[in-house]
Amino acid sequence: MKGRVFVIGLGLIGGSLALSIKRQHKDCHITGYDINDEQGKLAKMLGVADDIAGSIEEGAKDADLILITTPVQVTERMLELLAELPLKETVLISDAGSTKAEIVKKAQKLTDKGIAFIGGHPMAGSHKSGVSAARELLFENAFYLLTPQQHIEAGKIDLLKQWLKGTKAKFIVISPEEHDYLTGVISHFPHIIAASLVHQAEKTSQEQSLVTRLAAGGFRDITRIASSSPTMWRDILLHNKETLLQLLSAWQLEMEEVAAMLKEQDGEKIYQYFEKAKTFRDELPQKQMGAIPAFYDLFVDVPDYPGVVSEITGYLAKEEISITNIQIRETREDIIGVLVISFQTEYDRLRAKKCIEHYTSFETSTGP
Ligand SMILES: NC(=O)C1=CN([C@@H]2O[C@H](COP(=O)(O)OP(=O)(O)OC[C@H]3O[C@@H](n4cnc5c(N)ncnc54)[C@H](O)[C@@H]3O)[C@@H](O)[C@H]2O)C=CC1
Ligand SMILES: O=C(O)C(=O)Cc1ccc(O)cc1
Repeated sequence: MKGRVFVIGLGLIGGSLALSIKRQHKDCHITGYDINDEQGKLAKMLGVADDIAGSIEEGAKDADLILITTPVQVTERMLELLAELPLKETVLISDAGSTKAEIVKKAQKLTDKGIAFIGGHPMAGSHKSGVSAARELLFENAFYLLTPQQHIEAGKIDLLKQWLKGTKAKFIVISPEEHDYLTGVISHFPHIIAASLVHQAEKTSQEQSLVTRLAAGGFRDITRIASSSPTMWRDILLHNKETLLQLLSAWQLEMEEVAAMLKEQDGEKIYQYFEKAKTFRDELPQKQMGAIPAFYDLFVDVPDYPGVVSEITGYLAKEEISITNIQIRETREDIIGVLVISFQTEYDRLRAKKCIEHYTSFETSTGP
């Protein structure tokens, strides 16, 4: 497809969308804009955008597709601004915000002017921010939720999917309210819990310094999402306030039930609590990406000798397998240590497993 794309907010998501659009539509022209000049410069340098606009007005006026990929409260302001600007009559506007109801409401002003807006949410990402973390295939196989209003012609939805084809995501159309409730349950609320677990550990660490060392493994894994952008998550919480308050009340009640089981030392109930959670969790699809990306971790048993980490990363680099994280689980001199290497996709993890097994005799596993 030819045409001009304007991306407002050249961070992880804006950058990744721009890369995937360019990959699919080589002849399109991508203009970017970011309030942070450094992100703009970096986006141009990394080939994420063909050029950088000096203002929203300049980038928007000739655009065929405008993607707003800023934190959701900024997105609201952008929609208000765009509604005041001269735009092409046929322009299609979408966003990538993690919340939808407030945004779709705000887009009404554009709709009133006959401009098509379709809310969007690619449900993959990372706790990393900024354009340098952008990846062309970040959304491969991920769900991409679209929340068009009823009056939107099907042709416009198809056009947006065409533009976004290079994401290789799976599109699902859903209402903004349903979207906010579901993402509240599986993404927004877990972020609050992750942050609260970290706060609890931090308070303990003031008395007991050992806690930070002990938290290095499993605790760090289950609280990974607490390292996400505070700006982004502040905005998400403020947008999805009602759902989150409802979920917080339900959670508090549930914690009271857990406290009661404990006080009564009701072993059977405690067992049932864990057993029911295990059954539901074990039945969740494993090979599919959900709202919070899976950890594609590979565990490598390595002997503890200097240079072993660079040896392994060297083999991976040789086969051009990108890693997203690497961690050494504490080792003692006399035992074998475990290297935990994280990948963006299951495909990369399997390639890495084969690669390490080919070049070394180290044991690898994909975990429980
Ligand atoms: N990080 C993730 O994993 C996911 C994030 N999202 C949503 O995507 C959106 C963007 O998130 P990220 O790319 O992760 O954040 P990011 O922090 O990497 O990028 C946001 C960019 O917006 C820019 N920005 C902020 N205010 C601006 C303004 N007034 N004008 C122009 N640019 C402005 C920032 O400078 C930054 O470069 C958010 O709405 C978020 O809810 C959706 C799916 C996943
Ligand atoms: O990897 C993480 O930390 C995420 O939770 C990614 C993410 C963040 C926000 C979204 O709206 C969707 C996915």
